[in-house]
Amino acid sequence: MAKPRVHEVAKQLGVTSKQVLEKLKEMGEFVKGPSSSLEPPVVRKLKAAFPQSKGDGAGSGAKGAHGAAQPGARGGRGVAGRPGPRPGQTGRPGPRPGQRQSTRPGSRPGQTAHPSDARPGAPKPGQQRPAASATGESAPRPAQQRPEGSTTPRPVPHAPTPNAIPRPRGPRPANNPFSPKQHAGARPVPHPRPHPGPRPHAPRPGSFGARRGGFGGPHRVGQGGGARPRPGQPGFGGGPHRPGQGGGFRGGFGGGPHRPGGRGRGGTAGAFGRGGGRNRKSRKSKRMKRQEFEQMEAPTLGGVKVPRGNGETVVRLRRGASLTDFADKIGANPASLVTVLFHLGEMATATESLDEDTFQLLGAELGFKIQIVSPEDEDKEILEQFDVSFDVEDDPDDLVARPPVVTVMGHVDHGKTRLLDAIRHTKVVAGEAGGITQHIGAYQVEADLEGEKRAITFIDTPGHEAFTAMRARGAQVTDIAVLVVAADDGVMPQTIEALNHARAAEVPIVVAVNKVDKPEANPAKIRQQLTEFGLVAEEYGGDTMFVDVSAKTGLGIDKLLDAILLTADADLDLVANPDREARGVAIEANLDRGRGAVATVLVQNGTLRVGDAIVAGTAYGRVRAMFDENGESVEAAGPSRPVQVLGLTSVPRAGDNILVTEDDRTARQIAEKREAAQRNAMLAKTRKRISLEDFTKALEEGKVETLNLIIKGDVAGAVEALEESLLKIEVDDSVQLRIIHRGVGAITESDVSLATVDNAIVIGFNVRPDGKAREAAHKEGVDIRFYSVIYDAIDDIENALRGLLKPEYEEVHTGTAEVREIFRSSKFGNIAGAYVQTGAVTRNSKARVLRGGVVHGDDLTIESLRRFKDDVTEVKAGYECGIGLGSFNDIQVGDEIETYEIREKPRD
Ligand SMILES: Nc1nc2c(ncn2[C@@H]2O[C@H](COP(=O)(O)OP(=O)(O)OP(=O)(O)O)[C@@H](O)[C@H]2O)c(=O)[nH]1
Repeated sequence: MAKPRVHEVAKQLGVTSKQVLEKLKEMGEFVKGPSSSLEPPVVRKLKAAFPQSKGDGAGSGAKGAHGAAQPGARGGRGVAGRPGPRPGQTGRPGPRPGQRQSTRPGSRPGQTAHPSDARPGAPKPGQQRPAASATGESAPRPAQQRPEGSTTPRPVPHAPTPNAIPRPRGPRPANNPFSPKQHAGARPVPHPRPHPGPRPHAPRPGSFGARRGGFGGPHRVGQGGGARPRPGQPGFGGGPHRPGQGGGFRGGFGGGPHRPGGRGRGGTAGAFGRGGGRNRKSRKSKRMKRQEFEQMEAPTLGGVKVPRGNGETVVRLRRGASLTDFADKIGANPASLVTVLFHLGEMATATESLDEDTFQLLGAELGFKIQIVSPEDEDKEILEQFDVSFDVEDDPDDLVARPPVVTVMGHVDHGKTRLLDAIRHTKVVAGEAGGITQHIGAYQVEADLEGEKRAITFIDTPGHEAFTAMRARGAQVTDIAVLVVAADDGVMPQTIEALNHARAAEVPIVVAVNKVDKPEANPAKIRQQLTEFGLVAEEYGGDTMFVDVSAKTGLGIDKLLDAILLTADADLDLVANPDREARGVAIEANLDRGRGAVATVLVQNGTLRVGDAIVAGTAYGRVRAMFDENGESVEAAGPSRPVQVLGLTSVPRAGDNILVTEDDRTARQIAEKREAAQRNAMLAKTRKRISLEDFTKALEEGKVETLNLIIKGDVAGAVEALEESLLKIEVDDSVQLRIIHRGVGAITESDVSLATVDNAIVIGFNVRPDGKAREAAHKEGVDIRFYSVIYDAIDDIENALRGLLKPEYEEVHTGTAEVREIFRSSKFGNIAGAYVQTGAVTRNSKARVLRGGVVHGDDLTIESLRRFKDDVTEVKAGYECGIGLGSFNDIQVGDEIETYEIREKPRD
């Protein structure tokens, strides 16, 4: 349904657009003009703000439904044992608690005994809201008066019912306690009941009693209803508060008690940068009332009222969103969300970027399903705003074949670079014209296949790391992977790693058996070795093409190019439409002193032309000039063609997508929006990828179908055994287990990067991540599991697949120390003279000894810890110490002692 415009709503309400605009301004909603469209929550607020209007009918009640909590569900927590609403009671299907209808002046007289009253903070039927507005500022707040005839029992007495206190001109309870503009003394905290003494006020910024345990503390919303702060205590929803600990608050009461007749000037004004100013008192006051009234719709949570979802209501938020963004989406007051979140044990300001977990926590409490928009979707949404899309549907008639794009991968020193050079020098297009070949990140060669000249594009950055790094940015550039294996060396760990990375990307592989010129070369052995990894040569009945080459002599290069083309023809349908505006990817980019930002772009579809307005990630500009790999100027570049592009205002990142836009302005605006999105994402805390615990949930929600695993172990036998056993786990057909990579040795950054791209979980069997990998895993939120018993790993995976995994404890890494000397003592055994590198080493903490990234001794305890001659309890990073591991004496210089703690894992 289209969003209504201001003038339409005005018409509905029987008022003028100008009046609506003014009202909107009062409400702090900034709307341009009569033809601006309005979000549903705003319309709802408006309708409430014009109660006499004709549009204010049953519809508004229906719209209020989003704020209606499930009767009996949530309310049960605050009001134990109270019945839910009984619709029959009023002789008509009464609106559910939280619906505005029931609170309309005299609108539903029969509802005075509506059970919604049983809910703390639920709107009280028959409440004289208009009296509040009629009597102006000195009127009690809307929820404060109970009708004489009300037979409904009051809500549970100690439920926080901030609205129930007759507080003339009292500011709202939900004011932002963090607002710097707030007058410390002007804003009372929601307080359950009147009390004789000065009213506690919201703390000033920085006077957060919470740190001393006096500010609610982590407890669940709804339960707050039961804990009532006593008079004089800082209120705020009534978390556990110990007397004497509220000092933080008291310091904040400087403004003194709430002055009778005072206007609560801090009010909502300025709390979130909206409104404010003395001369707007009366308007503001109305607005406050309006907001209070709005909030009455919803059940109270920790002393404030916020709209509720029904558990299925989806709220989409961008990465790095703040509570204000969330509040906008659900039509709540950001300050209320601050409070609610606080009661969930998390502190955040209204404008601070929050991570997904925090939103999930808040969403779960309020009945909203939070969807954090993925970076890809976010980008799509940005592009949609400009009517641009990266993936365009082409008419099949416009499609023509395009050259394959190839990445060369393989083990160190197996000849990747030399092979790329050999191919370039023998075959580079037009290179023979005497042009000096340049490294621009990619090049194109021409091959002769069955008399037909065909081009192949090679990415000039060899290695699977670069390949996966590009994929991590969402760029899938490679069509075919050439796996280089030196015939004199054989299959090595990185050969397998490269193979797995290519497979994870579902890219076909051609094997180049290199260095066949060497006398010790044994190409047959390579074929046989790779058979074990599922790459069976065609001559052995498989479907992988193996070509013997020598990068040194140039032998077999032609055949390799043929094999690439044949594989492309057999496995892929490489087509593109050259007659459209270009789409591509930045392969490489740098800042050149003379030429400014220089980016090598691989055109994927369409044709890029000099003069085109482009946006590349967060860079934009106009193509000033283009050059090919021979340094020659190019006017146009078609699909699969790499070109160096000049004219961007800044340097894009490798993997950034490139789009041609209608004009410079669009390009600039897209770039700016992306930059803002990136900034927000950076502000958000660690992104959480899939973990073994939430796998089942993700499965149920249809987010995943496969559990991807990466297995790293100390010995090949263990890795194989683990893999075999895991693959034997029988689960129903709806779930699949896929081992996308396995290998021997420490968990590397490259493993983490693969896990990041393919949403995999890393299993470390007697191995640990190296420093960089640990950091990357933390940053990317990759779940790494460590095991030393195969059955434990199998159990965990099996349970995850069956949805039974209930971990309660987790290992928390606390410090690492490098062994630099060994002191032998007959009394204490071997003492490690160690240097603490990270964290801190603590006496009695758990420890393990790593040798070359492999677990050498586990389940140990730091039994003695000394600095010089003194026994100490802790030694921090940057200091040396003596560590005794009890009876474990098998330590060597160079070993790493890792300490950890087993902590209870908070369940999501
Ligand atoms: N005899 C012979 N030597 C080769 C051949 N290909 C590469 N080499 C040599 O092998 C060594 C490693 O080659 P590179 O091309 O640097 O290997 P790489 O795989 O790119 O190595 P990294 O960049 O370290 O990953 C160099 O000394 C090359 O000269 C070949 O076909 N025959």
